[in-house]
Amino acid sequence: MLELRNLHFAVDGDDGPEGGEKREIIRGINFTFEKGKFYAITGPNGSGKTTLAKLIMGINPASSGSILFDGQDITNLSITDRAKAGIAYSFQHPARFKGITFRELLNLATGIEEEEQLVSLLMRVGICPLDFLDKIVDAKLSGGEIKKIELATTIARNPKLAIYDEPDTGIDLWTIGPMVDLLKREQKNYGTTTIVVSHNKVFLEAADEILIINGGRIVFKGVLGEAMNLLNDMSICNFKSCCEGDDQNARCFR
Ligand SMILES: Nc1ncnc2c1ncn2[C@@H]1O[C@H](COP(=O)(O)OP(=O)(O)OP(=O)(O)O)[C@@H](O)[C@H]1O
Repeated sequence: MLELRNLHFAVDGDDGPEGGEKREIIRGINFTFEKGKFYAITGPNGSGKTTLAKLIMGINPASSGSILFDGQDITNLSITDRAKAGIAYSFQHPARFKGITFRELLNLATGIEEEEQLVSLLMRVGICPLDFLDKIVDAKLSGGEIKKIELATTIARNPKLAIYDEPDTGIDLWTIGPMVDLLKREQKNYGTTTIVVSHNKVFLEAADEILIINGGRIVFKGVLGEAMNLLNDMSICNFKSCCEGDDQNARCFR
């Protein structure tokens, strides 16, 4: 349903007399996501996961390569046209809007105005309608509240492909389990192809397939059991060359 063909993304470097050479962040990714499956993308900080997710949504323009969605080449389509085609994206750091309520946001995303439908939508995504519907989606919301609203708004669009960038950022311990259950339920009930960018093992456990990205390349694709060796391997750490070496205490948090 989603095919990435030799996908590259490069940005201008910031060193050198004329702005430096291009820096390649995504380096030739080839992968086909199958309809209705749940994928987790993980990898070290700065390895290119969010960049890849944004390439799929069209937030980043591909430098070269192509993206096919349901057989259609969407490489040059705008974000809006990709959204119309059925792709939804949930940001790691969602935008906040002064003066706009969650009700209005849902209305913009889905066209639904009727109270009963809005309430049943929120029940479906496990959010208390009484508490949330008239909240203003501004800077006063807590980190967890805005993430719940972002997730609900993504699901409410009934996308064919839902991309969640670190959905558990700021989410309390009691909500992460139900959040995983919710995304699995959406996958099962609506056939939503789901891509979650995450460092959290609960999402890796929930996934049908895991991709590990490092240095802008896919270094592993497969099931969690087979990924464990690589996930436990310090050599995948991007900062290994800065530390004191394998036999010393690297003094990092891992
Ligand atoms: N538009 C851009 N211009 C310059 N550098 C960029 C741009 N987009 C991403 N980068 C850089 O590319 C690298 C990968 O970023 P990305 O956000 O994809 O990492 P990530 O794997 O999602 O990391 P994390 O786990 O920390 O969220 C980072 O070094 C980032 O600074």
